[in-house]
This record gives sequence, structure tokens and C-alpha cells, in this order.
Amino acid sequence: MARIIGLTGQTGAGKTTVSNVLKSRGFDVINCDLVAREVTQPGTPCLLKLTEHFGTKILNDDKSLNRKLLASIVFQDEKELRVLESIIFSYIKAEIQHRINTIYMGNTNGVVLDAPTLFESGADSMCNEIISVIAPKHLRRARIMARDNIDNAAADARIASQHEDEFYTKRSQYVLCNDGVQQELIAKAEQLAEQLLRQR
Ligand SMILES: CC(C)(COP(=O)(O)OP(=O)(O)OC[C@H]1O[C@@H](n2cnc3c(N)ncnc32)[C@H](O)[C@@H]1O)[C@@H](O)C(=O)NCCC(=O)NCCS
Ligand SMILES: Nc1ncnc2c1ncn2[C@@H]1O[C@H](COP(=O)(O)OP(=O)(O)OP(=O)(O)O)[C@@H](O)[C@H]1O
Repeated sequence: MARIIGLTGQTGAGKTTVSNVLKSRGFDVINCDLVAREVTQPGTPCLLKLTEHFGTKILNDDKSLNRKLLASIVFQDEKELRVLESIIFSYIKAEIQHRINTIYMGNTNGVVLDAPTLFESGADSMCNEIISVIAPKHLRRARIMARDNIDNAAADARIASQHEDEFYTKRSQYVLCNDGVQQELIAKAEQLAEQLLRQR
């Protein structure tokens, strides 16, 4: 059985930065944002269910999901976000389980599930241990505005749909705070990787 390590935290906190360090130390990483994209490719049963609820307005001309439009709907309206999650989470979890069963059967230091909605989706139950990355809200806002080219309102809407620090920290064995320069987070992640490798 592969060792499964959950990696979670708020948008812009620094999960990808940490998962890149863990990858460089021999851990395999499943990026659940990318899994969510895969399960909503054109023609998939998940995308069909989403259009049944949200309408075909969420599709681009080439039948792919208009992510920006869906984001503008669900991050403004908690009820719609819950509907999206009630449809998509089961597909995401099935794909994660499939990858763990088929791809990571072999030699691995561990599989990292990089998932902003690790607890909300129930994927935390697949994990042996959990790392949270936290950072002050104003830093997260600035980071995602720059990274995703979104305005203040869109950044705040996304942030507001997530939880406060304590939600993540009290459910995690390891907490990394990313309130300094990125190199500091990388150093903390390197240290944690050492610790995880020692515990193998
Ligand atoms: C709403 C969608 C279409 C917006 O797509 P978009 O390309 O604009 O953003 P992307 O997927 O890159 O997500 C960016 C960030 O938004 C945050 N976010 C995404 N989904 C959620 C959610 N359900 N609740 C809170 N925050 C979320 C995360 O921090 C994520 O890293 C997309 O985020 C989505 O399908 N979300 C539901 C699935 C999900 O929970 N994915 C997270 C992986 S488990
Ligand atoms: N300490 C830091 N100082 C400056 N920029 C940072 C720092 N940490 C991360 N960043 C940058 O902020 C952005 C968000 O970081 P990252 O992508 O690692 O967050 P995330 O937790 O994966 O976010 P999301 O859940 O939105 O995908 C990235 O562009 C990253 O390069």
C-alpha cells in the first residue's frame, strides 16, 4: 500500500510550491486541480451532469468547460458551489483512487494529494497524514491576482469560499506557514521532506 500524504490549504497559500519540493525528493504528486480539469473534459459524464444543472451556457463553442464563467457563478453563490461539488467530487475521488491503485503500486516514497478541497471532498480519508499550508489573506490575495490574472473582486470571492486557518491546522499533522519570501517556504518544505523520509 502506498503512503498517501494530503497537502491542502487556502488558495494562494503555497501548496504548489511545497508539492514541487516533495516531487524533487521522490514523492509522486497528484494535483487535484488538474484531476478536476480531466474529469470535465468535453464529452465526459461529469461535464454532461454539470450542463444539466448549470445549462449549456457553461460551455465554450468547442464544448469545453468555460471555467471562468463557472468560477464566476460558484464563487459568488455558496449554494451553486455546493451543487458543483456534489457532482464533481465523486468523479475526482474515483480518478484519484484509480491512479493510486494502478500508477503508484510500485516503488514510491509516497503519493502526495495536492488538493485545496481535501477535507470537503472527503479525500482526506484516503490519507495517512496531512500537511496544511497557510498564509495571511492579503498575501494570498496578491499572489492569486498576479498568478491567475484576476481582479480584486474575483480573488476575494474565491478566498471567501474557503475556510480560515484553523479549519486546516486542526485537521493536519504538519503546518507550514508561508508568510515570508518563497525561499523560506522552500526551506521549510525541504525540512519536512527530510522528516517524512526518515519516518518511512
Ligand atoms: C470552479 C472551477 C471550474 C474554476 O476553475 P478555474 O480554472 O478558474 O480555477 P482552478 O480550478 O485552477 O482553481 C483555482 C483555485 O480555486 C480554489 N477552488 C477550486 N475549487 C474550489 C472549491 N470547490 N471550493 C473552494 N475553493 C476552490 C482552489 O484554491 C484552486 O486551487 C474549478 O475550480 C472547479 O471545477 N472546482 C470544483 C472542483 C474542486 O473542488 N477542485 C479542487 C480540487 S479537489
Ligand atoms: N512566499 C511567497 N512570496 C511570493 N510569492 C509566492 C510565495 N509563495 C508562493 N508564491 C507565488 O504565489 C502564487 C501562489 O502559490 P501556489 O501556486 O504555490 O499556491 P497554491 O496553494 O497552490 O494555490 P491554489 O490553491 O490557488 O492553486 C504562485 O504564483 C507562487 O509562485
